[in-house]
Amino acid sequence: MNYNLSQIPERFEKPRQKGLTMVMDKGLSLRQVEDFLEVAGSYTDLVKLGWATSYVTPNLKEKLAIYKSAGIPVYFGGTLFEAFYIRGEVDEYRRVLDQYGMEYAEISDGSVEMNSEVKCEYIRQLSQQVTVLSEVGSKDEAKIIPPYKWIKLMRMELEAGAWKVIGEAREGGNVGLFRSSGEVRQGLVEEILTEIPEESIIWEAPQKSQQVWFVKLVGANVNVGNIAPNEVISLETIRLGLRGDTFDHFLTK
Ligand SMILES: C=C(OP(=O)(O)O)C(=O)O
Ligand SMILES: O=S([O-])[O-]
Repeated sequence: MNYNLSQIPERFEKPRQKGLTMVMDKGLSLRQVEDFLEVAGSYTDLVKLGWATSYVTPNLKEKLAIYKSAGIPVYFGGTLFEAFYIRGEVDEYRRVLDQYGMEYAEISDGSVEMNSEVKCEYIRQLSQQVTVLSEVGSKDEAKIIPPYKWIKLMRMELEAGAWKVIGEAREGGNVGLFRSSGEVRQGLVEEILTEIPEESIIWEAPQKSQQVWFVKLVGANVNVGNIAPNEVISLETIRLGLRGDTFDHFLTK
């Protein structure tokens, strides 16, 4: 840090299991990636190339190489897996992961209907090849999954070999974990946390008010995702009680 300040919550060192910041890159240029890493690389644990943007993003190999040289794992959004799945081309998806030297992959069913056994079988298979993150929750705001089902799916997917389960919110933070207004489904999150260890979950929380809510509930070292590249420094101050929203939260005197 740039100077000393007392009563700052401790952040774990990278690589860490708790306190992860997953950033969504939805089409940064190579130069923007370099600028982003200069500012936020040390606070960023994972980068997701949002949904299927990797299909159209220019200079994909070069972009992956820049993240790799900064030691930051990158994966393609779960929607890309779903795009291959719906076409019956999951074997081809596995070849794409190989071709690009991917070490992480996301498996989700936010835009498709997929039986949970089938999803778990993909998690089992893919986790032989890469570290798997699996996402729970629909991208369809009309589809409200009750808490017991979130818990059941998260447990099954972790048992099938997922390294972390991700709670769906999309880029906007207005589905899945959240109501269409962006308000947290508090009862849902609290119930999930009674059954699933907090370090096993990454909560998609793109909006500032959502990040604040999770830091207050879980603590400075909550795992959050879908953070915009230019919000990482802001998030770090929220985690440390150095923005108005969490200013009093960590003070002991
Ligand atoms: C974040 C999104 O998708 P994915 O989880 O596939 O990256 C989205 O569609 O807003
Ligand atoms: O489960 S809730 O609080 O919508």
